[in-house]
Amino acid sequence: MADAIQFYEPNERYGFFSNFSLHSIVIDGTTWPTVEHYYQASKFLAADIIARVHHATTPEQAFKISREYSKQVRPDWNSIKEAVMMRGLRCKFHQHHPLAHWLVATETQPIVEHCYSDAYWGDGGDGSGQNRLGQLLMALRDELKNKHPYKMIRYVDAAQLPTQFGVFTMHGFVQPDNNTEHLALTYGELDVTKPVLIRLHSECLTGDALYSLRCDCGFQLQKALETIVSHGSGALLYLRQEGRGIGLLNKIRAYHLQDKGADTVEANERLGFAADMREYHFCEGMLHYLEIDQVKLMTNNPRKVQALCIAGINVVERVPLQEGHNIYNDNYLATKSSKLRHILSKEDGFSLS
Ligand SMILES: Nc1nc2c(ncn2[C@@H]2O[C@H](COP(=O)(O)OP(=O)(O)OP(=O)(O)O)[C@@H](O)[C@H]2O)c(=O)[nH]1
Ligand SMILES: [Zn+2]
Repeated sequence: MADAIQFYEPNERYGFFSNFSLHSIVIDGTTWPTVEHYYQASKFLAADIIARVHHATTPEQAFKISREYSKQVRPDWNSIKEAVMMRGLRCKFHQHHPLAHWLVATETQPIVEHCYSDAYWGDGGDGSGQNRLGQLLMALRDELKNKHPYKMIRYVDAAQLPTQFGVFTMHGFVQPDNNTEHLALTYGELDVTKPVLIRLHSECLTGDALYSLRCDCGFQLQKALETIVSHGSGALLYLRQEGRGIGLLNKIRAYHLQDKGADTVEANERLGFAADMREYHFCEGMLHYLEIDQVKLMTNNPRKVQALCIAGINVVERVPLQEGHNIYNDNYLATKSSKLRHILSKEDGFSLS
């Protein structure tokens, strides 16, 4: 199989598929150190054997202990083992969000446990085996990819992004329905047991990359990245929503109308657009991948707070992000404050006329 994904050792690139990968699972209130512990213990009815396997220090140990009691395997094991395995896999991928996104990201590639010593769960080393573990993983992938949130946004890949502020990890996503690409930049170890400092930053080529003074975006982007680094950890979701969702060329048309006296809302409306065309629903899937469900959100825009609340994210605090006010964007900011309900204070000395 040309593009098949072969896995076996937990520490290899696709090692997270292995039942020996160190991902604990909770089933009926019991925590199992790995799927292997759960699977091997499920072979037995005797509580003392189950306990010995359960408390094995490693998945390899759990496997070995189970072998010692091969004569005491429950009589119906062959008829239930696939259901047991699938239950363990479902828990593993549902309880560890990145794993589920990584599984869906393999799209239609065949998944094969490349194992010389196992011709049932593995491929037998030469492809003659049944690869039942690979089959169950592919069946689970088919289940997940048609479910929320994988339907609305797909994780694709990640890479390091060294910046002048610090080294971030860049996670790439795509919306399957319109192929729009988005990024999440993460910094440090995200402690998701506490509110994570994040920013939802809408793409603004002129502000973010061309040093425009017409808006505050570039200043906000820099301040947000600096703040995340000085905080020690956080995430910036970089959303491809140029022009508040109308695109770069329409933003230039809107700017042209503003050069003639329209404000940023009137310009959009004269072009036939709403004042703000952005949607944020797919952020839920990006935060699901990052396992973030409570945040401190750097924004002046109440719509972003509302959008995350609708997505079920607990916005514990709004962190103001008022940067780069100057003579060229004073009217723009004043309009955002008066017409788009942005929360802007006059503390930075400008009139916000
Ligand atoms: N259509 C249009 N879009 C603009 C204009 N100025 C900035 N933008 C876009 O607005 C988006 C940035 O949104 P802002 O309103 O600056 O701020 P916000 O992101 O809504 O709120 P904050 O989180 O507080 O920054 C980017 O997509 C910019 O390209 C404009 O005059 N017209
Ligand atoms: Zn901008």
